[in-house]
Amino acid sequence: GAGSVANTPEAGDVEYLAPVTIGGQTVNMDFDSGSSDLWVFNTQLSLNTLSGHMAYNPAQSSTFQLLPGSTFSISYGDGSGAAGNVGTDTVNIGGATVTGQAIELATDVSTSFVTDTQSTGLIGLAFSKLNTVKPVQQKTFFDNALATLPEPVFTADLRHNAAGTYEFGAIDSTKFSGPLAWTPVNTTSGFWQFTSQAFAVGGGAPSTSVPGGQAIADTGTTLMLADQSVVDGYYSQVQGAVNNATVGGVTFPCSATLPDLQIDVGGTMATVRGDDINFAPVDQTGTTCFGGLQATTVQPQIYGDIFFKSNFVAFNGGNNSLGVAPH
Ligand SMILES: Cc1ccc(-c2noc([C@H]3C[C@@H](O)CN3)n2)cc1F
Repeated sequence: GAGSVANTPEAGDVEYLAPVTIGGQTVNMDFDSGSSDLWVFNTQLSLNTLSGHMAYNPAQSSTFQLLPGSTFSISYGDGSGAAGNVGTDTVNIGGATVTGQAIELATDVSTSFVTDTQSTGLIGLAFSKLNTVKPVQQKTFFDNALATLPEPVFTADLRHNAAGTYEFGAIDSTKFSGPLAWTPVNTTSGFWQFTSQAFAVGGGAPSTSVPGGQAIADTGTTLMLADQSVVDGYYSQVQGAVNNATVGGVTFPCSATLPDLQIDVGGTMATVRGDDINFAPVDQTGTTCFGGLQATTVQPQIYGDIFFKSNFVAFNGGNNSLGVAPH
């Protein structure tokens, strides 16, 4: 059946956590449509590493089975990572259930995961070809669930400083306004990748072509990382915006009024609210603010939580497409 869970933004909307029940144990996890491993803090880790975290205890699960000789090792866009061994267990997310789901048990995690005490790990929702388990690659929860879900979809409803929803198997049309605009996804890279070739600022004339013209929908990335041409075009309309090498990106006066950004998603222009592009102050006085839109020099562009806070997104694993609508 379908499953629906509330998600909760960590402070500053840095990441969004939601409850996952593994072998009867419910832990909060970071749902990441930009990777394909489900890994957890667990009782193999040292007490120092586990301090403050929830942990999955395979010994307490009557349905856990080790996958002898299987290992995983994953690194994320920011250089963080985790590695360990692997088993299977029953996973239930708000009622959507998979038996025999690969559960990757970290025996090593990088510092930023240790300090992120509200998160018990990640649940990857990109395509299974990116899964790092060896010698036999494993499937994501969504891939395993596809055949049994009422509809082959999951949806992300992420909000600024407020609870949202992750749903599997159904599209709740009360969560967005207007029709969903559907775009085909190119699964070659293993990401939810689509064409994004134009932008406009504050309802102005659309740009022509954005170099590379590809983007991925990535709930696990906090910001929106776009081509330099988009970033320059947008912040040219923001008084006092500067590229601030000290803090590592574009900043502007917190008092600035930020225009909306219109961005191409497979031929339909989606809107990112200006308010959501004012990400956070960089100083104690709240004078200088850091932009939620920043540049990436690599392709594809990465549309993270800043994009999702203005747009409800449906991920269709049945026909490999994305549906987007304002919310
Ligand atoms: C501490 C920590 C670090 C990184 C991440 C992280 N999760 O998803 C992603 C993006 C980037 C790409 O790797 C796939 N999706 N990054 C989460 C964390 F809690």
